[in-house]
Amino acid sequence: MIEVQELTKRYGPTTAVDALSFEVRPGAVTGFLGPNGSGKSTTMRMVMGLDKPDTGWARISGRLYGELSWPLREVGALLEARTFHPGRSARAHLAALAAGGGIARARVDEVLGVVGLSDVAGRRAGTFSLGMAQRLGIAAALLGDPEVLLFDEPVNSLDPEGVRWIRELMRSLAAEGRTVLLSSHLISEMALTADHLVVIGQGRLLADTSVRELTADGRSLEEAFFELTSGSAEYRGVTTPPFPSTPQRARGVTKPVGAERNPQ
Ligand SMILES: Nc1ncnc2c1ncn2[C@@H]1O[C@H](COP(=O)(O)OP(=O)(O)OP(=O)(O)O)[C@@H](O)[C@H]1O
Repeated sequence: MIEVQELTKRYGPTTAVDALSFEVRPGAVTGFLGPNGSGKSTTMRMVMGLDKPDTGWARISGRLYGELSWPLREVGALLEARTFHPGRSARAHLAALAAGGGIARARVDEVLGVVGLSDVAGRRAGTFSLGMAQRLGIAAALLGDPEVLLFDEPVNSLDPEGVRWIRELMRSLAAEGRTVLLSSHLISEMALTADHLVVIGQGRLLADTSVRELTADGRSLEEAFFELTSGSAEYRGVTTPPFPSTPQRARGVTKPVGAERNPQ
């Protein structure tokens, strides 16, 4: 269980998280949604003790992160990819984490297998593609077999097979009774993966509800999301460009206009 109570974080004049309260319960995937800059990563960082709240608190299984005896065995998180030494192999990176976290060395090869990196475990992690780095970050989160898991945009840069794998992994972790908090901008993916949703905008809670309830009136999750966040998106481009589309653009020609005037 994750409990967030009246959590507030300011960076200078910006209130990134504003008196935010919600709970994430075990046995379900809870999606964490909000427009760009709405405070999702800041909230997750505070849960993981990486940022200090100005007011309020976040507890994991009843305790602040700093009070956990063996943090990696109680909570796992993927907050950003590439948080490893580029010169170390994937296996050496996980082995170092295991040694520091009081985790059996045998878990290293287990989690490498779970994320599909066994064949490249000896390769320097700095040579990994973004998708492979993301998988290594997920392996690190799973290493201590924790009850509570947080994933910030885990499907970023994964190919379709990877996206489906993440969906099934999240669902199986929840089916084992774990607490899973998952942020993603891919709403269609969230509709397939999450049971419950916490939606925020400008650091404030907009909805704390089940996917089923939010879409009960026949709306898609995307429509419900846009309606909820319409007043709080900081960045939203126009969908009809204010310039006329030229016949060239309409045909999908991407060569800059005028390029043909100076043939080489
Ligand atoms: N270290 C920092 N210093 C200053 N401002 C910050 C810092 N971290 C976050 N912010 C600001 O806090 C607000 C919330 O940012 P945050 O990254 O938590 O949002 P987010 O919902 O995760 O966004 P995105 O979906 O784009 O990843 C933004 O206005 C951001 O610019």
